[in-house]
Amino acid sequence: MRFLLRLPQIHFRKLSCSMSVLMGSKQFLEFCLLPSFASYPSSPSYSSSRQVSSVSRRFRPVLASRPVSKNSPYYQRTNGLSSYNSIPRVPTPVDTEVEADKRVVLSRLVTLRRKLAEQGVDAENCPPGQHSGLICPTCEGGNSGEKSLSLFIAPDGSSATWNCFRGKCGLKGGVRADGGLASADPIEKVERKITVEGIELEPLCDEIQDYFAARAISRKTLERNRVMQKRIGDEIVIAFTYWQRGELVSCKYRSLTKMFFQERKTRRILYGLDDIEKTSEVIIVEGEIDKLAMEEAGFLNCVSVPDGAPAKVSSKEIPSEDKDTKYKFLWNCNDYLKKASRIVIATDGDGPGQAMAEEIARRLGKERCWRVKWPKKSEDEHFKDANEVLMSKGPHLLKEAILDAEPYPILGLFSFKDFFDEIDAYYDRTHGHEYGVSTGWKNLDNLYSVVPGELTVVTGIPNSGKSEWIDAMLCNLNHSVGWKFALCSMENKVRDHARKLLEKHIKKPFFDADYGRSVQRMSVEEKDEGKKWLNDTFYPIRCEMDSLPSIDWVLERAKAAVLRYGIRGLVIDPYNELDHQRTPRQTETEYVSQMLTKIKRFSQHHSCHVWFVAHPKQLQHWDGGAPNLYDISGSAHFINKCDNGIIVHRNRDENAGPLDLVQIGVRKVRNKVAGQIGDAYLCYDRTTGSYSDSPVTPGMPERRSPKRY
Ligand SMILES: Nc1ncnc2c1ncn2[C@@H]1O[C@H](COP(=O)(O)OP(=O)(O)OP(=O)(O)O)[C@@H](O)[C@H]1O
Repeated sequence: MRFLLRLPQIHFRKLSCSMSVLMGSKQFLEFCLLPSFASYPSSPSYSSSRQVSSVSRRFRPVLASRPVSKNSPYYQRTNGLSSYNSIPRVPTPVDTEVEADKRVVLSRLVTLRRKLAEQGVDAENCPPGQHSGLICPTCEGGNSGEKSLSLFIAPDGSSATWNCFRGKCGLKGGVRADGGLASADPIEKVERKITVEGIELEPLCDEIQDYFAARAISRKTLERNRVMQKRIGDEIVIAFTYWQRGELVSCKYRSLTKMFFQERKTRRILYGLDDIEKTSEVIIVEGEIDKLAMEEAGFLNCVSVPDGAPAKVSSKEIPSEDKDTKYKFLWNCNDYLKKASRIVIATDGDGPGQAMAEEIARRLGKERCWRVKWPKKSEDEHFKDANEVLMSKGPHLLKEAILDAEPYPILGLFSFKDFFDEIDAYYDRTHGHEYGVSTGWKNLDNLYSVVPGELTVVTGIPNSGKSEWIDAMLCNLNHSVGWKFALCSMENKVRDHARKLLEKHIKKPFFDADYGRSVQRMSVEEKDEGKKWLNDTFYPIRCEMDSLPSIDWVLERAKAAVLRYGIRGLVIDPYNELDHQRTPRQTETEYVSQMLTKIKRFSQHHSCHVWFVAHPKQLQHWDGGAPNLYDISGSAHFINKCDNGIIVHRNRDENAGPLDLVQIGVRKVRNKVAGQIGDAYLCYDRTTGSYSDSPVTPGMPERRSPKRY
């Protein structure tokens, strides 16, 4: 394919005043093409991105990209033949005021260029009053080494601003000769009116039509979209014409070598805008050729963004319309877009394309946006854009990809489809412990089993054996499924707690004391083996300071225990040993609610079961029966927020049954897979602190209280 046609250079000179050059892949570089004749050698050929600049360098600036101020001392000299560097040094009869102005400007320029050099910008050959293309000091023009930095020096030499138009770089800045900072705003404020004739567009030649045919774009599509060509010097480039209600608004040029130019000072709008005027469904793509590709797949209601994609999503809030310069094209087309109820974003599949999708969606409203996932190209690669799919797979697959667009994700809003993998794994029970883990007592199996990520609140009157029962259950869980636990048991001394756990593990008393009755105390070897088990299984969380720990403090340590030791359970025993300072406006109910929310978030996030021990408030006229969950001191939120609510109660009345009988009252079970409401009875062995299934299920007296569940 040859786009190179020899044409008189004079054509190109004429163009230079009205066009921006957009260099690199879909990145826009807007600056006057021809900085200075005197300072650049001519280049004989043109085949790469650098060469557009070198072609342009053969010409001198007929006009600056922005008009030179009439106040400028150079105003009278910009006669189409001279540049700043070629200002004649021959004294002319000028008045002394002008001479003085000139000296001021020259002195400012010296200062300005020195300051620019300090920023790494070599502006020695950049005249004031116009944009110059330079190598960016930060990105050095990327792999192609393009001159992506647009530098503008004010006509009076007072300031300079610069922008790198490579999306991946985006360097921008400004400096003033007097020391302040100038702001870099690359956007031209005045819009030019253009016509096909005025910008000298021509119908497409066969070569370019062949080029499009190779990209699966038909002649019919090219014609309907009024794709044209333009001769620039000895080259022909593709001209994508931007129309709005039948009026030519802008024109973007593309060379075969993927160089982009754009008519300067024209309004930024979406390419193909008139095609979406009457549609409620709109497809947005990332390039003009992708828009043409969509048409081949049968979609006319498609527009392309005019500029390249950003490197990443901006972390800033969306600027107001007048400041949102990069996405001005969206605001300019808002009358069209606001009518759309469904917007399918079909930008490139790469990082910048996805960033562009996000920037568009956050401006247009994610609730009406869908996004396209391009089909797979190979095992681990997807197609990049619409034209690639069209070329490789044809219009049907492209159409399918668009029809398969998925709702644009909205933070916090899901569809069940997002969880299908998880639901399948739950069904297949591949996560493990879907039914919960048995506590180790058959009598309890139907009522309560331990599900990872749940919160169990345990209550019972003082000395009922809450801590003992939980410890015994932890030992069982460790023996059956190897779980490890963090223990935040503030009431226990570490050594006492160790003793109780060792007794349960070794099933022998720690001491030769009365409670051990005739059972022999554990040996030194057994104790030492037990110590190892203890160390591998439990991780105490203790606040060494005088003050009580807050729930945040405890959960932070528990999180560390999850990450460091892989614990699967956390015991907080009891609630009243935590620091419960509340803000003056917070009620205890609000405080408890927030605290339990934090605990639940921790348990769910880390798939860790939490047992939280809370005491009942002082019971008036207590008849010896078990309390209920609403008796918990502090707040009804304990029963409202927990997944499971358990009351541990023991018999202290010889007449009512054996004294070692313990009632485990399951009062709340949210997850029916894990259990149900009911009572189980265990026997307590005071010697070893262990529990076993009770062979009997006595009718123990229950405290009379309103049944609430
Ligand atoms: N069923 C029982 N029979 C006899 N003694 C028991 C029984 N259950 C627990 N104990 C004893 O009661 C004492 C207190 O047990 P534990 O610390 O587990 O109770 P608790 O309900 O957690 O108490 P608190 O509310 O004061 O924290 C221990 O000495 C324990 O051995």
